[in-house]
Amino acid sequence: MSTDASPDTSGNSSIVDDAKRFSAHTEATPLADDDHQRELIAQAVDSVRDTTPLAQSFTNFVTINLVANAQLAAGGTAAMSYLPDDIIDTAAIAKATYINVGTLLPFFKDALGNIARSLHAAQHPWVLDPVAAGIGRTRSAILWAFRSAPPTIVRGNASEIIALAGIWDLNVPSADPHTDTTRPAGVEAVDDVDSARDAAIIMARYLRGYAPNHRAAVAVSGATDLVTDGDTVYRLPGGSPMMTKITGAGCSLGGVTATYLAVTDPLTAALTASALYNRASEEAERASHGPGSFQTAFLDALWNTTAQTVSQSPITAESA
Ligand SMILES: Nc1ncnc2c1ncn2[C@@H]1O[C@H](COP(=O)(O)OP(=O)(O)O)[C@@H](O)[C@H]1O
Ligand SMILES: Cc1ncsc1CCOP(=O)(O)O
Ligand SMILES: [Mg+2]
Repeated sequence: MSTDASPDTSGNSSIVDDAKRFSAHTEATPLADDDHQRELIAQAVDSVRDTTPLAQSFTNFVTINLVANAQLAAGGTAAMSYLPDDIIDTAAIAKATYINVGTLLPFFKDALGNIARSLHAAQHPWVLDPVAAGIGRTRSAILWAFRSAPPTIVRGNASEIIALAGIWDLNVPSADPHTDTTRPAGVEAVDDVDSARDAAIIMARYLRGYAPNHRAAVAVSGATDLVTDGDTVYRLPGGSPMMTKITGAGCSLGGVTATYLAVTDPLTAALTASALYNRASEEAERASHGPGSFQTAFLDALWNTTAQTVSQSPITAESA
């Protein structure tokens, strides 16, 4: 990775060339039971439980408690901070950082760009949740500032991924030129996961130009989650619609993704977090009788779901 703000695109074809490859993608096929990627997922689950890694967070005030509790329930540890110097210092001991722009304060506009540039210079892996991307000029200006010092993983719902690709001026071939791609979508998605497929692929290819070891991923959550490293598109079905009835399901998924990023590569981190969330939310739905007990049961299930269950989750793969 370069240590200034310039992308190192060696080994990557250009975004324009990449766009031509969209029409050639293969049919989705289930990952074999003995696929190496499943082994990496199981190792990530176990490694977090064995080593209790710290992933620090600069996250929104609505869901901060669920983010920390979910990271602990997955086996990691949490530390929340909003002081740029403190975050930059803590990055020396934390193995990954999570930034979530859900709630904004006046000082965030300068602070977040500075933090991102420091993390980039230190080659420190981090996850961005671009909550409500497209709402308001200040949020768009903050997200724009990440363009030249981008995260290792972007995790968002479909509308946020589409909006962020627009804010970053990524050349998404399927984007409708008559649609304002930065339209406000609130914190909830108004697009289905598949409509963010091209944006996710183009974004992953953009991120890896800046990423440690040229490895990056984009995760789009929804009824069937989509995860891509820019070459392969993975789909992870299942989970529970009850996840949309508690606040912080997506935010905490970003935090747990950062926990896994502390111990593994970006693609495996995003796949592991998505698969764990799907299995745990299914168990929580069975064990609960409304949003309150669902959240409690969900934390219990994050704790109890085995590495075997997570790694043997239904996953399909297709070329990007
Ligand atoms: N309809 C659904 N069915 C099953 N799981 C869902 C559904 N909608 C969201 N999820 C799950 O909820 C979690 C948060 O995703 P999402 O609601 O898209 O994020 P956000 O809260 O940021 O909008 C993910 O684990 C996702 O798989
Ligand atoms: C309601 C709300 N408002 C600002 S951030 C936030 C939480 C969003 O949480 P999630 O995206 O995980 O549903
Ligand atoms: Mg969200």
